[in-house]
Amino acid sequence: MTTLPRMNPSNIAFIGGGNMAGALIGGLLKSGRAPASILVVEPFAAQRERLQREFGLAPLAEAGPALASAGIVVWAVKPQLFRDAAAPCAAHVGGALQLSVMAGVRSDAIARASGSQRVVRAMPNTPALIGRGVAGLYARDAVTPDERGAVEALLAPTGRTVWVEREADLDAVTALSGSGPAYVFYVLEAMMKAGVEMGLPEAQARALALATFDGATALAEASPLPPAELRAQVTSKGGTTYAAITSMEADGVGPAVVRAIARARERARELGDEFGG
Ligand SMILES: NC(=O)C1=CN([C@@H]2O[C@H](COP(=O)(O)OP(=O)(O)OC[C@H]3O[C@@H](n4cnc5c(N)ncnc54)[C@H](OP(=O)(O)O)[C@@H]3O)[C@@H](O)[C@H]2O)C=CC1
Ligand SMILES: O=C(O)[C@@H]1CCC=N1
Repeated sequence: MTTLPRMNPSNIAFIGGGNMAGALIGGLLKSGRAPASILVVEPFAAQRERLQREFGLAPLAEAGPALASAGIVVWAVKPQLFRDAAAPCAAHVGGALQLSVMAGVRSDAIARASGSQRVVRAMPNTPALIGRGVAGLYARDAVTPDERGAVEALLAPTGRTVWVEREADLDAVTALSGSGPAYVFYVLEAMMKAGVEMGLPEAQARALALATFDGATALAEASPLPPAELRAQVTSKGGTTYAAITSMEADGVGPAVVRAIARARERARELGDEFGG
């Protein structure tokens, strides 16, 4: 078991040590944070071993008094498991700033379950693992400017942050950038498949598709032009891009993406409704 001082505001406790916690912990360690200042509660033995192997942490199998040493408690379990995970933690975490990365679970529900009104909700995404993530943030009124700063500092190694004023907007952030890497990977998979089906070696198809994403997003960021105009610049009259985009439009790809993201937001709202608040 990790031995932590009784209360050290710079200690951080993670409830749940899965993918998202791993991405955040990886960023924290890369930025120079000491492993001993990070506590993790993770019931799954294989996951604990991974955290030990990859990060040199000593995760706990269940909640205990050591949690009271944390100045920030990060909620990183699946929303459906939040209530079960919170029950044994509540006695130990009420004095801490609560930072939740759970999709949908509203700050009222977190305040009730943790006994702390000082709740920040963050919606990060998995590129956090390599310091290229983006996280939407929302703070309840009880959170001080210094505490907002502490959350920004905690997330800084994982990429960018954007504060939203209305908690409901986090559902849109979840749908757009939280789930967003999966949409990019989906298109990437399809582009690579197309390359292979046209006879390119898989490694070449992968390299070409990845470099295209990288270059196109960097160009979109650097250019004052909107994406529609950048697309027009690629599209020679009667040429190959025109043929491809016409095919995509006939298949309704654009509206399908918009509908899919709206569906993700609806799911974030449903998750919130399940937990109340
Ligand atoms: N993945 C992503 O891209 C993003 C995820 N999120 C949010 O992050 C949260 C975590 O998602 P993700 O990391 O993908 O999920 P994972 O399933 O990878 O991680 C959750 C971890 O919590 C553990 N756990 C389960 N019950 C408890 C408990 N009672 N106490 C402590 N730990 C417990 C799980 O263990 P076990 O495996 O044994 O169940 C699992 O290892 C979710 O709420 C999700 O909405 C937010 C933004 C992006
Ligand atoms: O799929 C999910 O529910 C989580 C939230 C955003 C990304 N993954």
